[in-house]
Amino acid sequence: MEFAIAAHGLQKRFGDKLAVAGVDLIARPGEILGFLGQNGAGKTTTIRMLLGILTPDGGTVEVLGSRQPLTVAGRIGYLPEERGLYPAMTTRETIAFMGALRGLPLAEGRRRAEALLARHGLKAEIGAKIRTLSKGMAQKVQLLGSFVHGPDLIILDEPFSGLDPVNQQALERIIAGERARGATILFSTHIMSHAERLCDNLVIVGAGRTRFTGTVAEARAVLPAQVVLKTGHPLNGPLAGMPAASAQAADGTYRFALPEEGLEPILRHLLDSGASIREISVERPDLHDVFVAMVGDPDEEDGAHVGAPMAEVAP
Ligand SMILES: Nc1ncnc2c1ncn2[C@@H]1O[C@H](COP(=O)(O)OP(=O)(O)OP(=O)(O)O)[C@@H](O)[C@H]1O
Repeated sequence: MEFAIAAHGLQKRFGDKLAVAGVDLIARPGEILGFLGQNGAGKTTTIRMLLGILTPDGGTVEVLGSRQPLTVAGRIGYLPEERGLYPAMTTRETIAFMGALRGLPLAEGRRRAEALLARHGLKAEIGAKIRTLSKGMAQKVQLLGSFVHGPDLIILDEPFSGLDPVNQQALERIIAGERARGATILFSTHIMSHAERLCDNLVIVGAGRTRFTGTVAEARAVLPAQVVLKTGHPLNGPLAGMPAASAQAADGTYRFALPEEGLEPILRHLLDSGASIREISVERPDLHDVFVAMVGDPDEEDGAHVGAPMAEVAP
């Protein structure tokens, strides 16, 4: 099997609204794929089409070698964006029940549930009812239940939301552990740091379309590195060949894109002109910067699009 997921030109319409207007998404077996986009970008709708919960209005989907994802549901694990468990069920029964829905015998599910709960810091809660758990604990139980049957493909919709930093870190370890077992993992998020640490590849969507496909390093290479220069006193005239350097902050800091020739010509010019260099450094853009440039700030409620050029990197 060449691809765990291969989706091309996916579209979904709700009434007048084209919620997904053209999403291409490839996940290779054994990789962690980050599915990034602002609120409302179309991630959940796309995920539901990948799972066969929604039928696409356009495009094609192939999941674990099948064009009918529901026929391979037993090999898929899914954490939906809406969390919901039965409050009166115990953690053990919840996980076993979720496994049973995907074809795992209940007795085996209970055994695995106990092992998973113990391994992931919930040993004392094995017999506890869901209603007695904190929100983060309940979310962890739902996550463990989503892969108790040992699926080949795990799809997690916003798995980090609602978790404190310690549990977010624990979740990162769980995801990495499932990948080490051989599973392919797709998770959606608008928190870039998780994607930056975990993902082999990224798909960034904006307004229902794929804007970028590639590795984290390829994404970061979309934006130029920035030179940050602090001088003891203002420079005399513009820095040679660096028009942007005239944009000087009040504290004597100059910022401009690192030129193709690198730092050496700038340094030579500065030294020749007797400038007093206090600090000079090169800042590489992080994934958050790239995301903002491509689709807007994920922290902004209105999801404003900043209109920067889009980049496409072939998978
Ligand atoms: N069942 C539905 N009926 C009508 N519109 C819908 C429906 N589901 C989603 N939409 C709309 O489709 C667009 C994409 O929604 P979707 O939930 O896929 O985005 P998302 O990227 O998952 O966002 P979030 O990060 O906020 O969950 C939104 O404008 C949303 O309002």
